[in-house]
Amino acid sequence: MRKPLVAGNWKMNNPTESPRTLLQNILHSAHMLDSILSSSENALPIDIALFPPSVYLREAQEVLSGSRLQWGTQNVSAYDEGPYTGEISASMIKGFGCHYVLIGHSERRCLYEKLELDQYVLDQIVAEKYAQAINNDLTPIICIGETEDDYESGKTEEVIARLLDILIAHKGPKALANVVLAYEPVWAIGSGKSATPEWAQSVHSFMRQRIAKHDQASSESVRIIYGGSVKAHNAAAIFCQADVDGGLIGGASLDAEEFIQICFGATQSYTCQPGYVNVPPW
Ligand SMILES: O=C[C@H](O)COP(=O)(O)O
Repeated sequence: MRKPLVAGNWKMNNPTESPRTLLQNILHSAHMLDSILSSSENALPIDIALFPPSVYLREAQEVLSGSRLQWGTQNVSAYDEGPYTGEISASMIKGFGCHYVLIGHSERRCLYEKLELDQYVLDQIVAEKYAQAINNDLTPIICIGETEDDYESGKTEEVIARLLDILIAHKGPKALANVVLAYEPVWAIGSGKSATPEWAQSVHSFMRQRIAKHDQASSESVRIIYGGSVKAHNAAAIFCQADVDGGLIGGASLDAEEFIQICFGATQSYTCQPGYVNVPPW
């Protein structure tokens, strides 16, 4: 059984309260969630991770150290060290107690697209960042998803297969066993138009099968999370799908209460049936 992960990506948003207060509020809500779940036999243990902007990593380390919450950065350099202005290396990130790094988020791919790099080249850069993360004992959360044009022209699997094949060529299929893949259809991000649970399941299943062609064990243990307009009201229905192992949450991770309701949805994914509606017991 794969342990679900709910990851909150703050992006470059300013929380309503201070970053430290939001971290404290999420931690407090997570403690409440744990105490409610400790009396529930069917609740599934989950991982929770937060991705504030890098300038708040010190706060994250101070507030979250010693708790069950983990944290990470929204990007990592493809290089070890050197004259790369504005970049942050994997070893520097590790120095802030980070467990995870996000790699290849579509909002970063957009920046590169302005430089007219094609997606194949971007996937190669993603693979170099992936290698940096692994070499520095960080768990990468590697994002991939199709644009609306790709979706409408039936290219979703092509887009996803291209990245998976590059990752496998880079580090071999077995290395994927311990990474997290995030399926994020670009058209669903920040749009309020989430993928249906069935669509998410079909894409996640395709990803797992693609990896299984190379290594069955990795395909069974790799966690594949979904991102794109996940909110408290739709989280559990998406997380109930067999190949969905949690979520990458953007906007809703800036509200401690909603974020923890989404986490509650993930704890129910043992028992919920399709059509399940998330009703936290508080
Ligand atoms: O990293 C998070 C994803 O891009 C999803 O963002 P969203 O929940 O605001 O749609």
